[in-house]
Amino acid sequence: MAHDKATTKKVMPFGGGPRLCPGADLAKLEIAFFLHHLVLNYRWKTMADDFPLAYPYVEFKRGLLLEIEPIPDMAGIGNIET
Ligand code: HEM
Repeated sequence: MAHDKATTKKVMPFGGGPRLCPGADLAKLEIAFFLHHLVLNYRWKTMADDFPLAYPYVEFKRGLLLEIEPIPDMAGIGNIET
């Protein structure tokens, strides 16, 4: 059934109906830009002793603390920041 407990979407970050956030598409575009630059220009790995739990939903034991470091400039190869 389409609306049983397993499939109902309870997370609505932008609201819904007539009060739906009018900035939702802009916000999602900005998030896509951010993730694009993050994965292209930074290495990131989870801190030691953290791991994902996949049940009953995805969460991290220690809150997904990340170690992030910029990828050194390789004369423009594989790095889009100048
Ligand atoms: C991640 C970013 C954003 C989130 C999570 C978010 C979330 C929300 C939520 C939950 C509401 C209330 C909806 C309701 O009352 O039911 C709202 C309203 C609103 N948001 Fe956003 N929003 C975001 C970004 C933006 C941006 C970028 C803009 C404008 C450029 C924007 C403009 C507005 C406006 C004007 C309202 C009031 C709409 C109304 O009352 O009719 N929001 N937003």
